[in-house]
Formats: sequence, structure tokens, C-alpha cells
Amino acid sequence: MSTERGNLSINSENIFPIIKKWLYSDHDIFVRELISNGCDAITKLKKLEIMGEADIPEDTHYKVVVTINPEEKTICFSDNGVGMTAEEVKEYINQIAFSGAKKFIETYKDKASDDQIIGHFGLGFYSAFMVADKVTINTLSWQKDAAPVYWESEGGLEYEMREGSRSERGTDITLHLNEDSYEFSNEYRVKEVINKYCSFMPVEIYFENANAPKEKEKDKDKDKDKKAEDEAPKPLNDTTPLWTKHPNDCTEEEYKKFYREVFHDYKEPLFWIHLNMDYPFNLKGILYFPKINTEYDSIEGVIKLYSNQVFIADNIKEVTPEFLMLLKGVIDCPDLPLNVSRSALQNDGFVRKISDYITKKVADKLSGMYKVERENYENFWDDISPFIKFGCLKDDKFSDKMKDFIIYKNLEGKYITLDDYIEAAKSKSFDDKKEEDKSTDEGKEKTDSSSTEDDQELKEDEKVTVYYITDEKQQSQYINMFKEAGLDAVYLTHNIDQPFITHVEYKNQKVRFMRIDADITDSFRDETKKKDKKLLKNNTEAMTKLFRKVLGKEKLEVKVEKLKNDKVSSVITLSEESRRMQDMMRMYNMGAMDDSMFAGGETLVLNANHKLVQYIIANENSEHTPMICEQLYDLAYLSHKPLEPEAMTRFIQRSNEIMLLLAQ
Ligand SMILES: Nc1ncnc2c1ncn2[C@@H]1O[C@H](COP(=O)(O)OP(=O)(O)OP(=O)(O)O)[C@@H](O)[C@H]1O
Repeated sequence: MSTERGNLSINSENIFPIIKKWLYSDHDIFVRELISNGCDAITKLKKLEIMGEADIPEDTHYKVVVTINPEEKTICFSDNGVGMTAEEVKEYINQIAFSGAKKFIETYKDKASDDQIIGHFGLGFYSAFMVADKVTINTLSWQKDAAPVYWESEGGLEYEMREGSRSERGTDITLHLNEDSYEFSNEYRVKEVINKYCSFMPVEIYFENANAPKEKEKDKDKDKDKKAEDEAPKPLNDTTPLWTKHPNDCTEEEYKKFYREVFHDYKEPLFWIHLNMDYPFNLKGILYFPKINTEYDSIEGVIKLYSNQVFIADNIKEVTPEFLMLLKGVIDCPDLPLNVSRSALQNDGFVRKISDYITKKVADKLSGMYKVERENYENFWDDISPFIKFGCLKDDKFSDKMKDFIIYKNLEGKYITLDDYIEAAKSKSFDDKKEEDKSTDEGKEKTDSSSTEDDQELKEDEKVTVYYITDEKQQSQYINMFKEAGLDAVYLTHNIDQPFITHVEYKNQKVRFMRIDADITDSFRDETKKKDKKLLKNNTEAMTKLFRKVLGKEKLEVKVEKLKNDKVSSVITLSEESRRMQDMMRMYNMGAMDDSMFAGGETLVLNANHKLVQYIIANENSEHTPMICEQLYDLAYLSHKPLEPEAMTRFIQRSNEIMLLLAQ
């Protein structure tokens, strides 16, 4: 073969800035590209052999070898795959690879962001020029009587090819690194990059350092066989990662080991989902639900995306449903169109389907667990519920699939569904109704002026109220009242629960959620007769005036009610709407952080069945009444949260004064 020269017909002024900018942050990607080309060459040869076209010796050990030479500043990628004939070098390297480079540059020269090119595929062989001034190829094709070919290019603009000297089938690609890229002749750096991109490639990858001292002469007298075993080099990668196996062939220990090794998380995962499908598209993977140690731990997952066991990137949100990025896992999808921009990927119907499929599989697994392993599901619930709730908020389809499998821990510590709660609440209110119906006449005495309000109330009344606890300690007084009244409530203590209940209310118009301290429910009230109602109304007016004056709180709402529990003198309730509003403001750091909790919407409920309340109603102008009012308010406040320092000082002083009065 005579020497042949050619050039890449592209203006050299635009090419280098673009190549340098291209993947500025991860130009180590050339390692992945050249190793995966070697793997492809081997896979092709294996196929030819299976088809009976190529005749390969049986003891052939297929492998890709990466050899660095720190002295000469080179890195070489060798494979014993198909190799290339001169014609193929012309076609694949001179034409396809170079024209691929040209097309790539034309497409991306105006795109400022590296982020545009997902997975950074498409430049393959040409990526060598990001780190090398000179690249050479030494190749010999598998085909009978093929002649070896030598090819070289300085700078990636011109090439030269002639007959080569390679005597064994396969290809060597040698990069003479440029000054900025000497790091790629360093053993640790190269191993690190191989580890990042090639850990699970389907062909064994070996590493060699051409400058490392040869140790053959050492330990001469060691038992020969043992020595061979000890020193047999080990591949850097695992060619059959767990996700490529059938779920039935994987053991629990293997799943855990894989999790530890890939995610470096030594806490055991709670459980995992093995995705495995061939139709209508190829997709395999394993998703792990990690254990969250404390509620303060931030949840940070990572989903590694692979294409045919070649690592693409972490957390590609176009492919992985956002909420699943809280999990840890791997997804391998060979059919992904990875050489396109992210925005194109976002609008790709196929990619959407993949994402939907993953969502569906996760929902299936969870609902299956709910049905078949309810106990396990309950054990995991506290850990997995943040993922599930976040998923419901983020993904409507997931929410619809999961809606019957969301469980709530109730006052008894049992896990119940929303339907269970509703059923129980309905049958309870049915029992209560029966009691009430004994005195039906009273219900009819409604005045015209309040009828519109009542209509609205009626609509709200059709909803079932789900009471919830956000803080067991803080709300303990209310919890006790609930227990005494035989009412139930559920624990919703995670940050995600506030947005989640809003979501459930939106999806399920029949329920509304109320924090346990939001209202005095009918179950706490004594039966009230017609004339009682009038009296309570009058008392309420009088007490509102009195408390507002004594406490200097112009907007304080006061209500006098007959509560069943006559040991409770006063309670503060905080309307659900204003509390949610305040929570939201606090979350977004908006609005006044002043007297935080009681910035409006709170009602002081005085129990007309309590002697102290009866006393102040009867003795509005008595000398001690203001003191009792203040004390009642503080006591109610205290069961919500600690008093402010000044109020606390006054409370202590006042308590002492009261004791002094007792002593006198
Ligand atoms: N080590 C090799 N052995 C045999 N053929 C090779 C080798 N490296 C590259 N080739 C040939 O050169 C072609 C171009 O390689 P290049 O890496 O640029 O693109 P590609 O591998 O086809 O696609 P990709 O963009 O996904 O990398 C390959 O398709 C292959 O035919």
C-alpha cells in the first residue's frame, strides 16, 4: 500500500476552540469513547464467530488493554477485536469519524452550554484530539489475508496512512498527550476515569504501566502455579453487572453488595426494585430505597444512567422521573437516543415512555408489597413515605396508582388507609347522630340571617375531617382530649406532609385535613339545649370584650363552649387555613416573623363547665378577674408552645401572687 494523505476539510480556526470548549469539565470522556470502541470491535467479532463467518481460536481471551507510558506521555488502547482493513480505515476513520466531527462542530459551534449535549456521544474516536496532539492507529483486520494498516494524524486536521507492522488481529490506538493533558499518563488518574465510565463494560479491561519495573525475576522459588494465580492480572471492570442478570438469579446478598460497591453506602438499603424488560424497549436496572438515618438527613439519591453498560451520566432528569432521583440506582437503556441535545430529549416521546415505565414499575412494586407483604410495608413506611409522597406531588400518574396504598399511623399506632379513617369517622358520627336525633327540634331553630352561612357549613360538613398531629409533644393536651372522646387522628410529622395533605384534599374532595388543635369538634361539646345556646352566645360576647380589654389584644377571638371534659378550663385553637398560610409564609421566609404562631386565626375557647370560667362570667368586675383572665390565656397558650420570655416572667409572678392569695 502506498502512503495516502488527506485532510479534514474544515476551517482550523473554528475547530480547536470548539473542541477545547466541548466538555471542558469532563474531557476525560475520550477514555470511555476509545474503550467502548474496543469493546464494540470485540462484540462484532464475537457475532461474526457465532454466525460462522470468522474462525477464532478457542482459547482467545478477549480484552481491552489500556497502557500508559508516563515517560513518553502516551496512553494506548488495544483490543483484539475485528480490526480494520485499509478500506475500513478510510471509510470509518477518514470519512465517518472525521465527517462526524465536522457535523458535530457545525451543530454545536453556536451552543454555549456544555449541558446541551447529553452523554456527549457522537464524536467517538475523534474525542482523542481533545487531549492529544498526535494520534496513531495500528490495526490488523480479522479478514483473511488482510494487510496491517498504520494511520496517524497530528492535530486532527490532516492524516496519513500506510502499510503497518501489526501482526496480531486487533487495533492499537495511541495518543501522544498534549501538554495540558499529561494527567492521562498517570496511573491513578487513568484508573479513576476507567472506574467512572467503564466499571460495567461488557469486555474485560486491563491496565498496564509501560514504565513499571518488571518483577518477573523476583520470587523465583515460589511455587509456580500459586505464583501464576497470585499475579494473574485482574480486569478493572465487572463485565456482567447485577442488573444484566435475571432477578431470579440474584441473591439478596448480591443486591446488597452491589449497592455497597456502587454507592459506597454502608447502610443497608431497605429494599430494591429490579427492572428487567425487553419489550417494547430494552431497559434494565435496579432501584434501591435507601435507609434514611434521621429525619434531619437530607435525602440525596443518585441514579446512574448506562447505555449498553457504558456509563452516560448521573441523574439525567429527562429519563429518570424526578422523584426517583431521591433513590439510588442504575438504569441501563441501550435504545436511548443519546447523541441529541437535552431539550430534544425532553420532547422525545420515547424518552417519556421510559420515564413513565419506570414510574409504573415502582408503583407496581410498592402496591404489590402493600398487598402481599403488608407487615414489611408498614415497617418500611416511615422511611419510604417521604419518597412516595414526593412522588405523588411530582407525578400525577404515580399519585393515581399509589392513592390506595398510602397509609397513616393513627393514635393507636396502627397503620390505616384514608378509607379506613373515613369509614371509622362515618360510623362514629352515625352513632353520635343517633344520640342527637333524640332532640331534633332544636336543629330547626335557625334564623334567616344566618342561613347562607349555614348552607356553606353544610357543604363543608359533607366532608370528612381527618385530624392530624404534627408534633406529639406540643399537641399532647389535644391528643389526650381526642383519646378521651374516642376520636382518632393520624401522625403527619414530616416536612413533606403539609404539601402532601393539600394534594390529597385536591385529589379527594370528600376529605379535609385539620390539625388536632384546629377546632373544637362536636365530640368535645356537651349537648346544648336551645336556651343554653342563647346563653353561651351572650357569654361569648361578654367574654370577648373582657379578654380583649384585659390582654390588650384587639383581635382576639373568644368563644364560650360547654366542653365535656370539665377539667379543661381554656384551650387555644388555631384555624387550619391561617396556620397553613403562616407555615407557608415561614417556609418561603416571607412576612412577619413576629409573635409567629399567634399572628391571627387563633381562638381562645373557654369551657363554661369549668368553675373558674363560671366565676369570671358571674364576676366580670371582681378585683381578681383580670388576673384570672390572664392566667387562663397563658395556660392555654402554654399547651401550644412555650411562652415568650416576657410573658413567662409575668406568668411566674402572677402564679406566685395567686398562691399568696391562697395563703392569706
Ligand atoms: N478499536 C476499533 N476497532 C475497530 N474499528 C474501530 C475501532 N475504533 C473505531 N472503529 C471504527 O471507526 C468507526 C468510527 O468510530 P467512532 O468512535 O468515531 O464512532 P462510533 O463508535 O461509530 O460511534 P460513537 O459516536 O457512538 O462512538 C466505528 O464505527 C468503527 O467502525
